[in-house]
Amino acid sequence: MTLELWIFCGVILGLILMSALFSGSETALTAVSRARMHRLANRGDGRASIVENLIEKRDRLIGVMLIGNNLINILASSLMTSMLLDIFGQAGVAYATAIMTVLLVIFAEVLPKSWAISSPERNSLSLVRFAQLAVWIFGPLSDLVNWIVRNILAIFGINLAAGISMFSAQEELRGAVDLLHKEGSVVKGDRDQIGGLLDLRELEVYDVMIHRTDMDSVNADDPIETIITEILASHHTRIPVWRGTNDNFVGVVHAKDLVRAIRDANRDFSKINIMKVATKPWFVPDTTTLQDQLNAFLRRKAHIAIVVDEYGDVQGLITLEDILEEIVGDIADEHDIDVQGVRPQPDGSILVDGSVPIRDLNRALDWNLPDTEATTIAGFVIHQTQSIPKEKQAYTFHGKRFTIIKREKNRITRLRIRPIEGEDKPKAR
Ligand SMILES: Nc1ncnc2c1ncn2[C@@H]1O[C@H](COP(=O)(O)OP(=O)(O)OP(=O)(O)O)[C@@H](O)[C@H]1O
Ligand SMILES: [Mg+2]
Repeated sequence: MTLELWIFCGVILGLILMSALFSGSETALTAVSRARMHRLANRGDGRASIVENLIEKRDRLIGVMLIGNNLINILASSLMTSMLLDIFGQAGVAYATAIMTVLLVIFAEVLPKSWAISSPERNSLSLVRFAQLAVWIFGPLSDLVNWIVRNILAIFGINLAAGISMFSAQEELRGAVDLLHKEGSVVKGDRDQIGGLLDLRELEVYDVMIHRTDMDSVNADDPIETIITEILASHHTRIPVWRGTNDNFVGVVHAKDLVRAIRDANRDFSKINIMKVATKPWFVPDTTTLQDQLNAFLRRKAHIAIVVDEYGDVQGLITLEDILEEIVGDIADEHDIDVQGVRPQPDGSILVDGSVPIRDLNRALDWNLPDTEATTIAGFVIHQTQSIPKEKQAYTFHGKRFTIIKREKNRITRLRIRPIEGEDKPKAR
């Protein structure tokens, strides 16, 4: 063999090695766990933070790896072909194709990819400098390629922007939890709790608050005996106080503070000034996320807040327990009334009060009725039918048969829901 041939072979080997680096990086970086990289980066690992940056723009990264890989593979094959053409004449094309296919598949594809996937974390950390350099060189080209592809698809009416949008980390986590549940390593209760935790960022105070019409409150200007009787009659510990109009809240009375005041008053109730017993109300916007509201409760060491809309009008109240219930499910205490309103029947159907929140129903029965358009099950039926159905009317949607049992004026107060055979399998939340 001449020196020239040796050089050719050396270059081709070098190119195959480079191609292997591209394939390996692509696999390692697409398989790596974002969460783990994030944790490492937070602990100060510089390479992990580069990995995090790279996989943030996943489309670009994959484009770069494909371009690099193809460029090198084609270059190596062309070199091999030209070398074998010199030696064997026209037959060299066939030899080159056969040899390069075998070499590339084994050494530039399967081997590096299998190696990369064996430990994506460790391998992406060791390949990250290479990947970073590749992105630096081919990044703009990859953007151009993506742009061309998107426009060609657009001509055929296919819109990539919507479909290809990457899963957010949150959806990924939710998917993982559902998957583990399916595999049996996470029980339903745990899945609900993890799902509930994730929901805290998406749900707003308005979604779980107690509506103003269901609030127990007292009028500051009523005689103190009336106030005491009302507070005793309430199942709740903290009672908002209003003055003038019943949406003008001026305080919140804690039953225990009231007991103390009664003792101090020494039987002379007229000495009690309810406004002195009450604490200042805390108003929060109805659009606060549950996550933020939970943090605010903990920071303020508060248990109850009055919910107002953007105009400052009172919408309802929310307590710490309402948020915790999103995670752990119903919390009942001694004085809570059983507001279930969901009664499974022996025939498999379920009687439901119209006021039951869709979320509670979904949680209790592991259903998956959409809760974006309406809050209560009555609201859901009205939204679906675009009318206020009469008693005995029945509808089928979302795999369930809804029969109206009772309607009072314009409200559906009770309905029967029957899962339709074959469609009532619990769905992932
Ligand atoms: N004054 C009130 N009027 C109507 N609903 C209330 C009132 N106070 C609390 N709730 C609701 O009662 C449920 C239980 O909340 P929470 O446990 O915080 O109150 P509580 O049982 O009265 O107080 P605690 O458990 O501290 O004695 C929650 O859904 C909450 O929104
Ligand atoms: Mg309670």
